[in-house]
Amino acid sequence: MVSLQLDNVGAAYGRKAIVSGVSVPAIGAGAVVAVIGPNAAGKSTLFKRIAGLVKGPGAVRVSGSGKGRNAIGYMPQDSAANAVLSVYESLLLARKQGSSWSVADDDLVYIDGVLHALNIAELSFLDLGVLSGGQRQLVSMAQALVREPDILLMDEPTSALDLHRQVEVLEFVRRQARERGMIVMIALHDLNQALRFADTVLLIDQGAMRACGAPSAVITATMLRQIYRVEARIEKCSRNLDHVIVDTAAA
Ligand SMILES: Nc1ncnc2c1ncn2[C@@H]1O[C@H](COP(=O)(O)OP(=O)(O)OP(=O)(O)O)[C@@H](O)[C@H]1O
Repeated sequence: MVSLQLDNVGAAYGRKAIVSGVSVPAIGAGAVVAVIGPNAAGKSTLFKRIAGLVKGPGAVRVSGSGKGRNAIGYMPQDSAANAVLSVYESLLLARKQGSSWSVADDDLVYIDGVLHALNIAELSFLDLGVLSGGQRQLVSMAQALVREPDILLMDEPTSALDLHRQVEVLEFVRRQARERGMIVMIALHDLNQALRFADTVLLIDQGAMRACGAPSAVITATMLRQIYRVEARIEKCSRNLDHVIVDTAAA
């Protein structure tokens, strides 16, 4: 079973340190961790550091994965459209990247499964360049999922999706985490999604970790005032789930 631990992790672009001192005790297989924080807090940079795309101090420790360099999958915030490929071709390419180029029936079945689970099978033979923003985001998610990573980093994966799609994909991703023992780290601005879907919330502000724990312990009115600068309440919805209600910007 895979596990992920962050020991005093930092990240820098060139000599400019952006993130420092992020330590998270071992995250176990099947867990969903929401990474929250204001704009420019360093969430994307932390993801890039964990994915090995930027350098920095500290250690990202992955254990229990037999996939080597393919253990970690990364879905970036913005994915550039490449008009030369169809959606299906891009998924095939994503699935075979880093392995042998021969395509087996299993590969095709797996890709079909992801296309149907994300409800985008009808896009299969469209060029990437003609997709809407939301469709592009779903395809980018599919590209990450078909690689079957043990750890999946998703950077604001629902920011371009309508309400139905948001719930549908977050439920699917959490199901995948539970069934496949995958660890999912997901950067979110919608704190209600973090409350609803995450097991753990990691709060980043100004490049530093401010809290890491159960969603309702991290997302509090005090935190929202101090870090997000809003006056807000956490109330129970009719399903008895915690819900953030923002009243006004804090003075
Ligand atoms: N390639 C880069 N070179 C230098 N600085 C960068 C680079 N990319 C991002 N930064 C800076 O790093 C800081 C953190 O950016 P990052 O994208 O990690 O924040 P974020 O928390 O993901 O923000 P958002 O919620 O707005 O997407 C910002 O000040 C940004 O300007």
